[in-house]
Amino acid sequence: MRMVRVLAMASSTIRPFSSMASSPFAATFSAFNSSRRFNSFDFTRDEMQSKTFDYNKSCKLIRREGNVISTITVSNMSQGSTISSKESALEWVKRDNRRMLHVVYHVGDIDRTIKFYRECLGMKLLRKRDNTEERYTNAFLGYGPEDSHFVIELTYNYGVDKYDIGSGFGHFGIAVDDLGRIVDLIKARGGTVTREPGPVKGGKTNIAFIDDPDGYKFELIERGPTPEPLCRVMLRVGDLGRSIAFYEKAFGMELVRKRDSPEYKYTIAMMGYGPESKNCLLELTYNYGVLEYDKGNAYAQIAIGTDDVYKSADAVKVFGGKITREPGPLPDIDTKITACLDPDGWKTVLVDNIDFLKELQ
Ligand SMILES: C[C@@H](O)C(=O)SC[C@H](NC(=O)CC[C@H](N)C(=O)O)C(=O)NCC(=O)O
Ligand SMILES: [Zn+2]
Repeated sequence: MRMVRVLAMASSTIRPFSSMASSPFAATFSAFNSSRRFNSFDFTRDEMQSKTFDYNKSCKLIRREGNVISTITVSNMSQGSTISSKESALEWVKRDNRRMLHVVYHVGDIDRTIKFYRECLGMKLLRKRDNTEERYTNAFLGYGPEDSHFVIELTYNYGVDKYDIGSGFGHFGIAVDDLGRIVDLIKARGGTVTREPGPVKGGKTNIAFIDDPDGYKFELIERGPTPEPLCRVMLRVGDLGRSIAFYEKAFGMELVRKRDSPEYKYTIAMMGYGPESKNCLLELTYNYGVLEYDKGNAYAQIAIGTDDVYKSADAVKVFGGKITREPGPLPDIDTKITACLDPDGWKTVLVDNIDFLKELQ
């Protein structure tokens, strides 16, 4: 009987291997979490294959013969995944075909919101779907087709006419060519302008803020023409360095720019998959000394496209994200997704790119 010595993290568990080396090996799981305690277990090869393990760490099999030590890396063999270390996770997220697809949030009266977004913000209603069985309605609105534009996905739950936006959600951003004209239009149509047009405090860009019918804030940003007018989702975070590292490593996002405003005691980081001129960016805001926020129940998540939800979920795990919905197909429509939380608890859903396009047909 071949004995395999396993040095595993006391706090970690290990995912089944599909094949084990055939001679005595010690498997070490170099965990990246703080509790670096090692236990050593002796498993038979069959035991190793039968164990239910789930590890997020790189895994090396060490072969010892006398003073000679050789190692092989055994990758995580869960379905569709080959992510077994930070290195392979980084390589994957940078190579993956990623795009921000839509932002999802709850509204109390979906037709009221659709009317406001169409008449005051110039959006198009792209599709609407009613799920009478589960008692909710979705509506997708934006400035172009979903296969090439970041859009809004509204969710109305039957009978729920009010949600708590909380203090963590900041605003959506819309690039406009004539700020004064759109603000006058919004006023004329009964919209609420909460911050009159003018240069942003501490900067030069002309902005204004409005509230939509549910109280979601929209920052109107005066800019030249862009293929992606829906250009920002601003969320507040308690540790900007932690968030930047997470979105760069677990999501493969780029830090497009960072701006500190000591006068107004905040710092923002713009993260995304490409230049600000052509992409919607995640705007992370850190207010000096504020470590956490109330996330309410109104804002839901951002959806991001990926070529492999299994590898993407493992990459999130490797970098400390919490998977809240294991990767796999949704019932009925078969679209493969996975869902996770960032260090502040903000949710992201990763959606299979091919399945997403099928949904649009
Ligand atoms: C970069 C652009 O998209 C901005 O949103 S900057 C606008 C600026 N942001 C903040 O002040 C963030 C800190 C604030 N305490 C918060 O948590 O929202 C802003 O809102 N400026 C107001 C103004 O009147 O300029
Ligand atoms: Zn903003």
